[in-house]
Amino acid sequence: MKAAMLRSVLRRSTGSAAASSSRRSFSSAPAPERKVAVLGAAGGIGQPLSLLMKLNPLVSSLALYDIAGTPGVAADVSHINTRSEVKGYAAEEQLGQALEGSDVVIIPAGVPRKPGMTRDDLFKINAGIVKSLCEAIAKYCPNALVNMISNPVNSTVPIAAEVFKNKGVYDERKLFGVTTLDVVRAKTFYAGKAKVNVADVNVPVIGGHAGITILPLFSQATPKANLSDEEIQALTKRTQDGGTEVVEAKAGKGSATLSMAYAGAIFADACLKGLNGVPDVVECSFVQSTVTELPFFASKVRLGKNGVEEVLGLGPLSDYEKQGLEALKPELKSSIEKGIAFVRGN
Ligand SMILES: NC(=O)c1ccc[n+]([C@@H]2O[C@H](COP(=O)([O-])OP(=O)(O)OC[C@H]3O[C@@H](n4cnc5c(N)ncnc54)[C@H](O)[C@@H]3O)[C@@H](O)[C@H]2O)c1
Ligand SMILES: O=C(O)C[C@H](O)C(=O)O
Repeated sequence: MKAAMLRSVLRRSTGSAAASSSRRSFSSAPAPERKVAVLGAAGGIGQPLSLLMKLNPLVSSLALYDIAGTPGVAADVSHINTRSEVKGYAAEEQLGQALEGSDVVIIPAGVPRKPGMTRDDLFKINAGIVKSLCEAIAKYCPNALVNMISNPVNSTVPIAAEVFKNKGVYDERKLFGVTTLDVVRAKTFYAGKAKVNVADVNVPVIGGHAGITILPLFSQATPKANLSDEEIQALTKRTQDGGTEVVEAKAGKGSATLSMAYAGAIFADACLKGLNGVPDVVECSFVQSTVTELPFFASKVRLGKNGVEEVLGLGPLSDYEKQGLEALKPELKSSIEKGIAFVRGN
């Protein structure tokens, strides 16, 4: 959800009746009905993400599911006077109802890091959570676009793909690892260093979502700025370590939640726009890919009525980025294989 949209939602919910009815009389057809489900909705990410999805006028139905704490979050969010109807689903036997009819399913369910942990250390717990949620998605809403936030994304996306393949419902255009937070960070850090307006900044981030597998392409950043090699390297490292920076600052109380909710809301909004036929919706995401020899890879993706419409190429890379690309491949390959092996071995 871009800032302008948030402003327009707030204007709409607080503006005068006369003003809004005159706006309505000139507006085109209303946005189609769209159901979004958030799995893990009562968590650190889930709560602010549910709020942001409630503010999104493209959503008509919002299903909030968690194994703990859902009723309070759902009651709270449901009082906000925006378009969507909110329902909370609190127990595993309600997961099917939460998912049925969903167009987009966002998954921030699972445990977050503590200082000293890598994202891969979360695999043990989160792999099983993601696997069982994806089995339910395969059963109740196999056509939904799945936005995977749960870490380690480099493995949870391949886990989801394997589950969907086993169930005979895999469509590679509908499965996304959410890497938008890497883009959000790269934009913020670049704008600060280049002294340009952050609202104008674009930076693609490719690879995966962990440490050196996160590769921001500052050589393609716009607006252009004359940064030294040392400055580019420092920006790259800060983007790669952005998650750890937050984990350490939170000192045992979890990882990024608010910035992730913002990033997750941007990505889900892009998916909804694509489904609704808005042209030229492009975001970076970790998807099935032939852009490199790896079966999954994050790069710019054009979104459309069926999810991924086109996985875009990487564009020209600097020598530094070419080295970064080669360096990330072994780790990304082994994380992908670990996810696949988890499902095949289970
Ligand atoms: N992709 C990214 O960029 C990114 C960014 C930040 C965090 N994350 C990841 O997102 C995940 C969630 O982080 P958080 O800070 O919100 O954690 P959290 O512990 O605050 O919340 C997780 C929620 O998931 C729920 N949950 C656990 N098992 C569940 C299940 N089987 N079904 C439904 N809900 C379940 C919990 O009850 C809890 O409410 C972590 O794995 C974290 O590493 C990813
Ligand atoms: O760093 C984490 O563990 C959470 C998330 O992946 C992030 O990038 O903030």
